[in-house]
Amino acid sequence: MKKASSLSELGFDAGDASSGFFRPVSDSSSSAADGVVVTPSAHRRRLTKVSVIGAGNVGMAIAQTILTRDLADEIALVDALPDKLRGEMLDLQHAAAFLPRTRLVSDTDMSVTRGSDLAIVTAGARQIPGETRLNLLQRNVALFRKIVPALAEQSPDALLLVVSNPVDVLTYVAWKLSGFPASRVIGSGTNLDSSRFRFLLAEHLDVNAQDVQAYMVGEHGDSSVAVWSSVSVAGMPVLKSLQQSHSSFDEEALEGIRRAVVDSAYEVISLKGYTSWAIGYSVASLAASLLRDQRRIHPVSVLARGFHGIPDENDVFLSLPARLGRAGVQGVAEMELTEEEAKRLRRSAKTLWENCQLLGL
Ligand SMILES: NC(=O)C1=CN([C@@H]2O[C@H](COP(=O)(O)OP(=O)(O)OC[C@H]3O[C@@H](n4cnc5c(N)ncnc54)[C@H](O)[C@@H]3O)[C@@H](O)[C@H]2O)C=CC1
Ligand SMILES: CC(=O)C(=O)O
Repeated sequence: MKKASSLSELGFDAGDASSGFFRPVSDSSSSAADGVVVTPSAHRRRLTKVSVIGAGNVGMAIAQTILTRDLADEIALVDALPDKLRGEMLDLQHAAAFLPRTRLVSDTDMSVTRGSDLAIVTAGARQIPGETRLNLLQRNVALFRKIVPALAEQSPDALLLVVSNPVDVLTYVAWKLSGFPASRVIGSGTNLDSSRFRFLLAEHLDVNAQDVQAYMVGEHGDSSVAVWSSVSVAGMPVLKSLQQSHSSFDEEALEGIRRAVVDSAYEVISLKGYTSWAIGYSVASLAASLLRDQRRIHPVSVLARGFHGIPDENDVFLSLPARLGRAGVQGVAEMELTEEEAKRLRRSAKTLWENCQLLGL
């Protein structure tokens, strides 16, 4: 049953509601009646609009984190399930008294996203316990064929941020279907995996994870690459120090830690059915860097042809450290990799590119 959620839906005209409380200022020292009334001009600051497509576990974790971080003036939610969608919107609206002022709108129709600065796509199937991300490809590509062209039509100048899995291949799909330049199509990629890596190292070294510089690159998934050669804390190389203090810190141990990072998503999925909080914070940090033109470096999925020996003719998207700002991807760091790391990255690129080619886009 749909109930009214605003006073105007209950029949109260909002038109003059605030005039009973507020009187315009006058620039004359005499009374407002004979002075020049200065009517507040239309709001001049350009408002920031973020759309979240898919109001499931991940979409709602992202929306609520963006809300609490005050990153948008308006958030539009889209989902295929109207009741769930309205329920989620109302639940967030009811927190208005505790949050920065943000207009929340929702609809099953993509027109609600019109004029977005940033569109975040989280719609789609998720893994069941033990299932790989790549296994979701066919189901989610079919969905993207519906969602992405409609989104691009409503917001031709938006930044497009893909979160649905398999995120690297779907970022390629979104790039193809939107017709946007590659600088405006980004996948959340290994921003999350890198946080998991930093968390594990921070626990071991007993420091704050924010002070651990460490990147996972390549696929957001099984073939991701831990860039051990550049892991540092306070400018000190961590690998060398760990190898000096633990004789057992060999190749096998390094692979064990990389595998633990990869398996952490599988573990959360097997325990609670899905992952949500960490990806919510991860994507909100990307939204902040993009919308506030922060020029921060994040490992995200970008068009990677030509980097680290990835062939120029392979339009593969995978994660590399990228500088993010209001225009999107403003350059990819030419990070130094060991020959072994570069080889693993190319292997990851090959797996992803083979999946992209199957789509015939
Ligand atoms: N890139 C990353 O690091 C992560 C990606 N994910 C991925 O995010 C996606 C979503 O995961 P959850 O939110 O847990 O799933 P969920 O099942 O809770 O939510 C998916 C939502 O998409 C909606 N949807 C389906 N078709 C739609 C359409 N045509 N238009 C609009 N909405 C539509 C569904 O109604 C549902 O509410 C999955 O593909 C999952 O694998 C999840 C966690 C991390
Ligand atoms: C589900 C997923 O992609 C993650 O949590 O890493």
